[in-house]
Amino acid sequence: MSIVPKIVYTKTDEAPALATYSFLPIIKAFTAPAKINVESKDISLAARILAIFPEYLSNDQKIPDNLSELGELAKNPEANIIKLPNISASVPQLKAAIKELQEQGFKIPNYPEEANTPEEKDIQKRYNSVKGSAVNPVLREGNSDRRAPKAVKNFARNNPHSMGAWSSDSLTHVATMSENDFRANEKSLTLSEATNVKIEFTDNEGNTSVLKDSFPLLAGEIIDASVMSKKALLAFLSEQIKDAKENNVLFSLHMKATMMKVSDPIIFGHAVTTFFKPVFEKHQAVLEELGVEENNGFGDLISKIQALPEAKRIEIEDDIDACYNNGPALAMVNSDKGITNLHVPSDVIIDASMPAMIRTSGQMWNAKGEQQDTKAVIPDSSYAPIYEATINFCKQNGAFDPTTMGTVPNVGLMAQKAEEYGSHDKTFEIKGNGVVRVVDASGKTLIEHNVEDGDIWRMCQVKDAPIQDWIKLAVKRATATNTPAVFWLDETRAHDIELIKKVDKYLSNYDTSLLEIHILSPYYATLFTLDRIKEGLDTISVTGNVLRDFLTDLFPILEVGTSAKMLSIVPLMNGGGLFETGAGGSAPKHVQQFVKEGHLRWDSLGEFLALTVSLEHLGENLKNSKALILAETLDLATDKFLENKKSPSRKVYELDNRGSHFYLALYWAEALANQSKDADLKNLFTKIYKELFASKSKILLELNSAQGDEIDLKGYYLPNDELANKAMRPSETFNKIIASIPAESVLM
Ligand SMILES: NC(=O)C1=CN([C@@H]2O[C@H](COP(=O)(O)OP(=O)(O)OC[C@H]3O[C@@H](n4cnc5c(N)ncnc54)[C@H](OP(=O)(O)O)[C@@H]3O)[C@@H](O)[C@H]2O)C=CC1
Ligand SMILES: O=C(O)CCC(=O)C(=O)O
Ligand SMILES: [Mg+2]
Repeated sequence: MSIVPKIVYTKTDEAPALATYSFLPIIKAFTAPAKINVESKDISLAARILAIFPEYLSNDQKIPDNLSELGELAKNPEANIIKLPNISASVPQLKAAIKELQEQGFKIPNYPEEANTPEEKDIQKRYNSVKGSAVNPVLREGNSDRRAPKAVKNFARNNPHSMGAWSSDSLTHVATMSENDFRANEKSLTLSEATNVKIEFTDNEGNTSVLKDSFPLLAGEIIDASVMSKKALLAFLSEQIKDAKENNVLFSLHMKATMMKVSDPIIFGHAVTTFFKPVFEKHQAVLEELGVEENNGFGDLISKIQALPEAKRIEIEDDIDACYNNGPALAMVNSDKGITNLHVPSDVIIDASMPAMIRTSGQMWNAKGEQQDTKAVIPDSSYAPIYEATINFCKQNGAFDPTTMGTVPNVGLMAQKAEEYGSHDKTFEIKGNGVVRVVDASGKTLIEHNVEDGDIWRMCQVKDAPIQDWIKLAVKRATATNTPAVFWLDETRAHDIELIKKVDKYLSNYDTSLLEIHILSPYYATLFTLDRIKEGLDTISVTGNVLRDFLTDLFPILEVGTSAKMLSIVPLMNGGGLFETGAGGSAPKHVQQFVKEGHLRWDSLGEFLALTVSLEHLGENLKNSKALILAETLDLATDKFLENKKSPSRKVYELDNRGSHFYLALYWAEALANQSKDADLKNLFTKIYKELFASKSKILLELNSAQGDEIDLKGYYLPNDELANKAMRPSETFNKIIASIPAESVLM
């Protein structure tokens, strides 16, 4: 039996999952003649939850652990995975998903807020393994190469998105800590040889407890540890709340509570209790009794006080109103529904929220639904300066001009849970005063910090092999595009000092004489890059994991309006390919619109781009010439798709996600019909193209008639498969043509 080349297409959540119902059948049909088996793997939040509780489920409800399987696959040379954005669940999202699954008949346990018994501890541990950013770090066995393809950039130049004007007297600014934060307290070193380390806490009475048992570190690995002082954080937050009030700007907090699933919800919780301090102080006992968890956002308090007797509830609500009246205005997530920036930790996620604000004249929305200047609170000062620099730049130079601005591709260090984004299992909220130590196998203390009760201590790692691979990728991209590359590293920050030594060392392995390479701190790298971008010049940003995340939303959103249009390649270190779609998320508001009025405005351009490079990778690796032709023609189809503006519109009764997939199929079939490298594909797709073209009006009418009404998918986290399939494939005519593409040549 011949081997069937395989592409794994992930099934995720929300809008991208809905889009998959429509797009995957098209992909399967078009690739079948090249004997490519496109296999779907469900790694949605719902599937991940069900996979960890098999003993609670009946046999027909059980789901395999697809994510672990894919994690293993990512280490194999034959990996070819297309990864769509997925929910990185905050606790409120996790609980909502659990509730929905229980209502659908899955007898999974509740999420234990407090775990006391061994059984509860086990359940909590399992849930924590799917909480937050639990997918990407498992699959990312390589570093990242994200950029706007030429066609996307040209499209934005010719069809600029709206950009809110900036005024030099804008009051918007970034507020960040000046001392005692993660940046200030960081200590770092490079290991000369492999060892095991454990993390322990010794209190002031001399009692030692192990925070994390011994785990291995490799030679050449950089480790760093740091601590954010609770006292300093609380003082900073109080000061910023006061300052926002005095200066009449919105108070907004920008965190990454999903990726930084241990530290950032704690910081978020401190902002909630500081802002609503009188409520938490006066009603402490009641709120404790109700089990209010401030780390889950102010929304947790609001929902839990509904269970109180009316008089008590009204008393608390009056005190909440007093906080709103006496404090600064809060930035709103949804002014109509009264949802503030502090309601849910996953509503405002820094990588998307800061660029959205910068694109909107540096403003966010107040309770009246009006735009207002904003104080963007980013407590830790490690990366806040990049936004400060961008905001200052806009105040001086006005908004960026998408018709002329240059582009900023990113080469990001992320393989093997690099840096902060791999620190969850080594992050602790310290209970008591004392010292935290990282101790090696010989008993030697590698790093130590004095800590106080409530401080957040964390350790990060980055291995040498990923660093070497990252530098290689940076040189490759700089060489391929003849573009200056800037390593965003700060020679005054402990971790970066270690990394700079490696950059210097490994860069010397390459002939860089014709390349322009700089090492600049994030603040100066931003200014350097922005000066160039304004002149229409391109600059590669070569960054660590957090800046990879931040910059691949910041620049795309400014340059092309959204990060959904990014090409996002992860060359896996063992030779496989992981192709992420876009750089953005799963946009929950798109689903809300779809169920309300049957219009899905999700743009699958990121999926088209990812599929193209996935087919190219497969074609090259497995010498499958048909796959290469599919890639070339899909590229042409995507260009035409952009030229003819067939991306989904935002409004009901206009072209939506499904209609955009029809056009992609039409243009792909056309390009396959027009090529002459492969006669089989030409003959087959000439017929398909003719049929699609002849039925165009009918298909568009069928697709359009499906819009306007409410759609019941009988589930948000786990929609009913049949209903979703029906809703996303409403054109019988289109479905028939797709089904007519012969699939028998593929072994399933
Ligand atoms: N790679 C991954 O798996 C990622 C997952 N996430 C997850 O996504 C969720 C939402 O995150 P959030 O930070 O709000 O960011 P999103 O990137 O989902 O959303 C920001 C905004 O960008 C626009 N947008 C993003 N993608 C598309 C698309 N394909 N088509 C059209 N518009 C798009 C939408 O704005 P508008 O409609 O106004 O144009 C959207 O509201 C969270 O659960 C988060 O954990 C987030 C980032 C990456
Ligand atoms: O995994 C996540 O939670 C988000 C990932 C993300 O934002 C990114 O990689 O750009
Ligand atoms: Mg991101």
